[in-house]
Amino acid sequence: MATTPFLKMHGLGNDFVVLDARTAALDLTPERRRVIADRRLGVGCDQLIVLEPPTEREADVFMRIYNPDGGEAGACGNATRCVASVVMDERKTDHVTVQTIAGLLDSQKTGMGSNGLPVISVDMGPARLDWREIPVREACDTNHMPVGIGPLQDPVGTNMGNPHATFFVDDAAAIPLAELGPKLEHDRFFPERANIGVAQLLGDDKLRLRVWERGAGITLACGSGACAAVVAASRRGLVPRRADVILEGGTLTIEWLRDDHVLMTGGIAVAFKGELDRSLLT
Ligand SMILES: N[C@@H](CCC[C@H](N)C(=O)O)C(=O)O
Repeated sequence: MATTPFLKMHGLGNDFVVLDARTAALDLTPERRRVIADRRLGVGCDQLIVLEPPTEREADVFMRIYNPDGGEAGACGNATRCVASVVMDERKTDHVTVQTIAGLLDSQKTGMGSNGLPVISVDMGPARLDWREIPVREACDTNHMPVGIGPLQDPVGTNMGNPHATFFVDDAAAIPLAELGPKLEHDRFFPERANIGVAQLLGDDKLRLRVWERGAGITLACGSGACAAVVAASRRGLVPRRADVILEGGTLTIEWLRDDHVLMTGGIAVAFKGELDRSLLT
């Protein structure tokens, strides 16, 4: 039986199937991506990650990100830490640069987690705040965007390589995110759809965050969503430029640097190594 190896990894429970196409290309049609990501028909994951040869000299690897709906995304914070750790391991180094369709992401090992795997800081690039960059359909102040449903109103827009709308609420757990998330994701206000974050202030420098991810649904953690939430809360004067974000799967520390880049620090995990039947790829 012909098989293709894969790694199953996760960052705070946001889980990935990682395929390596650096030496031999894989023919991943949207339908094949959907099947691999499907938890009944394939392996199952929140995002399918494909490693490819970098096209920029400074980069160590190119990371392609696919959502379970088969669509491609420009950023995935949790997967970036996982991929960085794989390449650091291969190269016996504590620093690598991960290339994505949105840019180059410098990644640094900063310590070891309680699971014996590295804790990694990724420079997720600049937070983009102009309405055209989110993007949204009409000119507006992205600190107060004119879109919402029911208890979710007046969000902050941030592009972290992918589009986010962060809504501030008193009780994140009480929000029916599975019902409201898809409606907001597909609202015509967001021409490229959007990741929908629901953030609750827990203290001076602490947020709770739940995210309905574009093309994926509710996940246990969203790294780019955590970056967007701290940028949003900081713009609203709710937290300083560095804060902890508590997600269902664990905590990320986020810092919005003076040059507008956003630094995300957190752990990673390897679940298992497996073999994908080639029939899923043909
Ligand atoms: N899980 C991710 C984000 C994945 C992409 C997102 N669903 C999108 O379509 O933009 C993260 O950790 O950032």
